[in-house]
Amino acid sequence: MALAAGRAMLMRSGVRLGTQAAARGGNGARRFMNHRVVVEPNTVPGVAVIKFKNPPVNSLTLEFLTEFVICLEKLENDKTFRGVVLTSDCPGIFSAGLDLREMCGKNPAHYAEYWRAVQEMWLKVYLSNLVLVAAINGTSPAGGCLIALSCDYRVLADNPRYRMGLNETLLGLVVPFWFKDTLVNTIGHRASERALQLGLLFPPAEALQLGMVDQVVPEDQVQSTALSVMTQWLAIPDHVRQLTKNMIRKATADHLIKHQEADIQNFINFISRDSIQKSLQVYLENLKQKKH
Ligand SMILES: CCCCCCCCC/C=C/C(=O)SCCNC(=O)CCNC(=O)[C@H](O)C(C)(C)COP(=O)(O)OP(=O)(O)OC[C@H]1O[C@@H](n2cnc3c(N)ncnc32)[C@H](O)[C@@H]1OP(=O)(O)O
Repeated sequence: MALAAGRAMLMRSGVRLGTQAAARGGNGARRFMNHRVVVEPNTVPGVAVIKFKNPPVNSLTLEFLTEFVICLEKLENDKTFRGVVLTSDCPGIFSAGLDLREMCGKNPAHYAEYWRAVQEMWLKVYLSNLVLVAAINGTSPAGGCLIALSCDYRVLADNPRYRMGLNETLLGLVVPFWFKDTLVNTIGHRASERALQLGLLFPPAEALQLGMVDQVVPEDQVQSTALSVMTQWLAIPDHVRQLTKNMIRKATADHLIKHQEADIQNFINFISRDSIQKSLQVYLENLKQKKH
């Protein structure tokens, strides 16, 4: 029941997002057509590969989130697709997470719009009827990690430079409860307590040991492994697998759906604080300075 309500809400949001993209005018529409999210129908029947292409670091801008959600919705509504592999087109980076510039120096209306888009993206991925396999071919902090954790299966490239985890506390941010729930559901309570408080980013071997990912494979085999894993998942009839997935994930998703508006208000109040704005600016500045 609640899932149906959630789905209806997501469908409405899809329409809303679509309207927004169009409402940005000629430029906005062209940007949408530029494909920050590239879809490749694959050689495996019924499977599409979505490649994040929002250089330089696949940060989750409002435009990116909008395009990603619309793209997933289209694939879900197209009955020829049963599974999707999520991967990156940016070398060495799966996704740098939420775009810090969307949360810095903007007004409350923008923060509300942005946070709703983040929520809707998560609900779309987390409750997807499709089989979603993350082919994690790069670093994936915070929001990038959340996307991977929300898939049904994770394959990570065996490159010690790639880190994965929810590092919000390192930015002076509190991890949202639904990010936390997603991690706890994956690696358990005790491991999450430590990982979240310390904002730990794990190299592949540790991510595997914790159960944050299901497989670590040589970098050039990430996508092929994801596709062969997909074959195993697609051997199960969709309806029983979907009902089973729903049974397992419903309570976690409902928790956000029931508190969605309060969560947006909390986000606005938190992110608007001077102290938080200051620490985000310092963090962004440090990212720039490390180049020199
Ligand atoms: C109560 C409720 C409470 C709710 C409270 C609020 C909850 C918020 C939850 C937050 C969730 C998040 O995802 S917060 C985001 C967390 N993400 C991170 O910490 C990742 C930060 N980035 C990095 O560590 C690195 O950039 C990394 C991804 C490894 C790539 O390193 P590289 O050396 O290859 O590239 P860089 O030179 O660093 O970056 C290239 C350019 O991209 C920019 N850039 C990098 N990451 C960026 C990002 N996330 N957003 C915007 N811009 C970013 C850099 O500033 C550079 O800009 P120029 O100098 O202009 O070229």
